[in-house]
Amino acid sequence: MSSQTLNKKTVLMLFHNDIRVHDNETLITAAQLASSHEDGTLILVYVSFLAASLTKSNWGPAYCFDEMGFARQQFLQESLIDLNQSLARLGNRLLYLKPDNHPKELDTFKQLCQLIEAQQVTDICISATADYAQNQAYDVLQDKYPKVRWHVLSTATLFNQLPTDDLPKSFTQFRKKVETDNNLLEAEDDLVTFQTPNKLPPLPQALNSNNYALSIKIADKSIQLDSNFVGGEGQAVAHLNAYFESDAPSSYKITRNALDTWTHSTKFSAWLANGSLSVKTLLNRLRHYERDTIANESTYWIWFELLWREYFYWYANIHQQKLFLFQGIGAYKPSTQYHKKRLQQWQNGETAYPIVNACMKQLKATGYMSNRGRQLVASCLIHELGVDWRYGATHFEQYLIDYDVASNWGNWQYLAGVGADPRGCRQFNLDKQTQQYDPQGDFINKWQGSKATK
Ligand SMILES: Cc1cc2nc3c(=O)[nH]c(=O)nc-3n(C[C@H](O)[C@H](O)[C@H](O)COP(=O)(O)OP(=O)(O)OC[C@H]3O[C@@H](n4cnc5c(N)ncnc54)[C@H](O)[C@@H]3O)c2cc1C
Repeated sequence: MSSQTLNKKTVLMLFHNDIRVHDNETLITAAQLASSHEDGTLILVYVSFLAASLTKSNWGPAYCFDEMGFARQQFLQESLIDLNQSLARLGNRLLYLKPDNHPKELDTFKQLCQLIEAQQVTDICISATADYAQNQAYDVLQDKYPKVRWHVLSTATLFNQLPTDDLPKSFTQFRKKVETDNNLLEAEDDLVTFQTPNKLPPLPQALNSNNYALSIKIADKSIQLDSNFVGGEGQAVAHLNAYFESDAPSSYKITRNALDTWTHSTKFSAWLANGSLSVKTLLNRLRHYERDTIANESTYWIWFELLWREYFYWYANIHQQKLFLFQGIGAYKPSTQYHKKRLQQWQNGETAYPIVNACMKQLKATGYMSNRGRQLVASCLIHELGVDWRYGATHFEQYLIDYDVASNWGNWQYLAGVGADPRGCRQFNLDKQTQQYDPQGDFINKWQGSKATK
């Protein structure tokens, strides 16, 4: 290493599940590291398909899907455009590494390696994630560049580390322990969050950022039906304000099971999943709502659901690749199997169950499905159609705009009876559920109609 290199400070931050500038300790740390040194520079990167571009042997078995669904792709692109605009306002910009930046043989992992080497990166900052494949990619990078210093910060969860000694076997045990020892909803002080920096250190001069421009085309919005979801931190914060300025939080527990109404559940999941919204900022808003407006069973229940998200994050972190195994974290394989035709009928909303069909069409058209809908379609795939649950999880991975490795695979395992459910198996009576949640057939009519077939 030349003496010039030794004096340099070139910090690279890899965005992943932290696509925001508010309350982003990873960004703050990267900026501080770079500015701690005269002439320090900061490279801000989003790498698509980082984990996918490594061969399977690098991380063992993983479930892959062909292509992201339209709504999921669009939501991510909107999120990245918004991030780039925020970074530009702070004096830097986002470098976007995508598979077709270079000749085909240079996948995004190799592009990233080129960038690290050409810019003589000294430090890499990342946010902790429960995404197994992404962590495997980080491990490969660390082995490849042992002299680069790594900084891992916690930005995705309420707790910076597992809040219990061991992870309890069930959610209920976890919740009770957290509410006894670490009740953030009732704690005296708000959660500590980080201010957006006023200014960021610059990119290295020698780096031609045009090679990594965010050349994203946003497709025609009219194709995306009935969806209020727009990606990006600006939209996330606007939704946060609108939600807590409304009455909706005070009736959440009563309305949350609705299949199709925007205000009946919080709709924060998509922004939380890619990190456009900080979950700590969200909890602080909930605390203020309880203090200034009303605290009731419904407001408590929002915290309760956020604890599910927390539970599955730590569950994924602990169980690693077991999250993707047919037998899950247990010892026994279910009696279901791969069945091409039934799977296709389920995916296309062509089963014998109208409620399931409507939910599946809603998912394809909007990238969203209510929690109740997800439970019903999962139960149908597993129990009525006898299909291996992992194909359902993979389909959700492809289409859900709020796709999150831990919440998705953890919930699927739970419903398939191979995860954290002490009851072992959950089968829903689809006729009864239809009577209860769509008694007039409005939801089914809406999504079975011509709109839903696109
Ligand atoms: C089979 C299946 C797959 C799922 N896949 C995902 C996924 O990929 N990503 C995802 O974010 N959620 C997933 N969920 C959980 C849940 O369905 C969604 O978080 C919720 O429907 C999102 O809508 P909302 O923001 O209005 O939720 P709300 O009901 O308003 O809940 C508030 C927040 O709590 C969290 N939350 C609520 N329920 C759960 C839950 N069961 N597990 C984990 N977190 C929860 C979410 O962050 C949500 O935004 C899945 C559930 C099932 C049954």
